[in-house]
Amino acid sequence: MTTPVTVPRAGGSGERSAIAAAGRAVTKAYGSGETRVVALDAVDVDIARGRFTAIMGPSGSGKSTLMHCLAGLDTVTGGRIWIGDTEITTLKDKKLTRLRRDKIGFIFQSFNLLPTLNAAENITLPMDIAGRKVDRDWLDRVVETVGLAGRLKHRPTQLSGGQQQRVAVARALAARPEIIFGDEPTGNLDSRAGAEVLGFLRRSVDDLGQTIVMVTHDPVAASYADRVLYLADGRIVDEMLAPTADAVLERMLRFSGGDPRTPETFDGRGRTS
Ligand SMILES: Nc1ncnc2c1ncn2[C@@H]1O[C@H](COP(=O)(O)OP(=O)(O)OP(=O)(O)O)[C@@H](O)[C@H]1O
Repeated sequence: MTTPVTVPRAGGSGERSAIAAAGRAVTKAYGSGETRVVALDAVDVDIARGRFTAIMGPSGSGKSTLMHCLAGLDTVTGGRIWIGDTEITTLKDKKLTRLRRDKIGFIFQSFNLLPTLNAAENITLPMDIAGRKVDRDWLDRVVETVGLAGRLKHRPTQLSGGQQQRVAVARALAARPEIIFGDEPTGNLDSRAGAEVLGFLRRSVDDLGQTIVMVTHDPVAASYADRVLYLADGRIVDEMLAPTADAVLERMLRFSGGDPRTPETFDGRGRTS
């Protein structure tokens, strides 16, 4: 086993490494010959444990590809990736599947809940499938953190979009994963419900010590993070610590040469379409 990086501790993580996930020279190419697309071009990245990291960048810059590779959902063309101390780029399928199940939580844009199960059953489903014992005290804390205490018996159709996404957040948190990846987790929510879910993600980092990586187009969503990584053409070209929505928006405009229509289109609230 190799520990990829030695960086100053982010704090609060006891004896554990300060890095929850890392990539070195991560390269991902699709196709070959004239149709070859380099989605990730030798990316080096460290994701701090117990922190909230947002990944931003123009459409096609490689955000989803980076997230999928870091989460072991996609293979790399070159380079190495670690989740905690485990290098995943050398893992065989079965071990990778187990690692994803045990160490990684996912929150997608579409909430991916099972309609026939109630909220509580949806939350514990991954652990039930894995045959893992549910830690009731932890579950209570998670449910309280995401504000679902009165809704556990409800089925997804009896919940609002924001509440459904809170169930998905609780499901991701319940198994105490090493890291949670979110692919535009508030992309399908109106701004109020989105703010609520982002507030709960923030609380799970602050109160529960969770590590979160989130791909987003939305400067307001990014402002909930501790750090924003900016991708362009498959490379990390910039980062921002303690981002504010205005600073993120300004940064996006600067990238697009001051023209808010390129590379993405903004609506009146600074969101991108
Ligand atoms: N399965 C694939 N086959 C071929 N090319 C792909 C594939 N998936 C992604 N790409 C290409 O890789 C590049 C990066 O795509 P990716 O989806 O990671 O970008 P993104 O920043 O997440 O974009 P968006 O914001 O539009 O979701 C793009 O040029 C895309 O066309």
